[in-house]
Amino acid sequence: MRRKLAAGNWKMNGTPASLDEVAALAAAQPAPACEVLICPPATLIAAMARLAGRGPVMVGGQDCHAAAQGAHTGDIAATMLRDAGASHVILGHSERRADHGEDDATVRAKTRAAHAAGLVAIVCVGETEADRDAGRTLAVVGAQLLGSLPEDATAADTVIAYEPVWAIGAGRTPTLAQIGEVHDFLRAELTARFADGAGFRLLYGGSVKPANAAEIFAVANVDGALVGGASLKAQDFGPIVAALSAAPS
Ligand SMILES: O=C[C@H](O)COP(=O)(O)O
Repeated sequence: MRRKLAAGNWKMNGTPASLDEVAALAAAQPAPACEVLICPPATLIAAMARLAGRGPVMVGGQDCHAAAQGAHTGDIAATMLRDAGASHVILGHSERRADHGEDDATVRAKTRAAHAAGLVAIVCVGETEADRDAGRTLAVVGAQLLGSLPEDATAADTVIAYEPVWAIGAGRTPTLAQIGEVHDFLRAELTARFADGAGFRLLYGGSVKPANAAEIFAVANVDGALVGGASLKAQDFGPIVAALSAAPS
């Protein structure tokens, strides 16, 4: 039985006033039947973790360095995220891969660091539109999965997010059949490689909104979502959490 996860990625958005959205979300969804996570900018993690307290909302980071400490100006260590109150960290998001040149080996090293710090790593994979048009989707996400996960990853410390790059912030999503095809493929790859591969949570990400959440969550092997824009406001993220709570298990 995989526990469903609604994860919000605020990306480079949010001010201290945005913490009101976490309070509003917790008030609207005080006892969701799924895990709820928000990954704000690093500047807000500690305050959000204090605010979230023992409520239903967990807090995560959006990236960490592969090293435990040292001369890495502007970076943040996994242990620093944990010390600030984070329980999870997003790694290998396509915006990190594109903006910062992160490759699979880098993501794998960061995933190891996250695990060493006791964080759950949410490892992102996803094809570009050119990949999909060329029929390379499964080859691309399969290679990313293989290269980004350490051999000792487990279902307890690692979550996979499938995010087609062309659907992120675009207002368009793959068809349900396309989502299902990739998630089934990822499940098969995980099951072939890891003893507990059937237990890894698989999130879909890319233009998840209140209007399309329920139909996406009904797709087999979709165990939740990694939500960008629609996670910023409780009035949008709340209904997504509710849809996931009500989704078939
Ligand atoms: O990490 C989240 C994804 O990039 C999805 O973003 P989006 O929901 O704004 O399309």
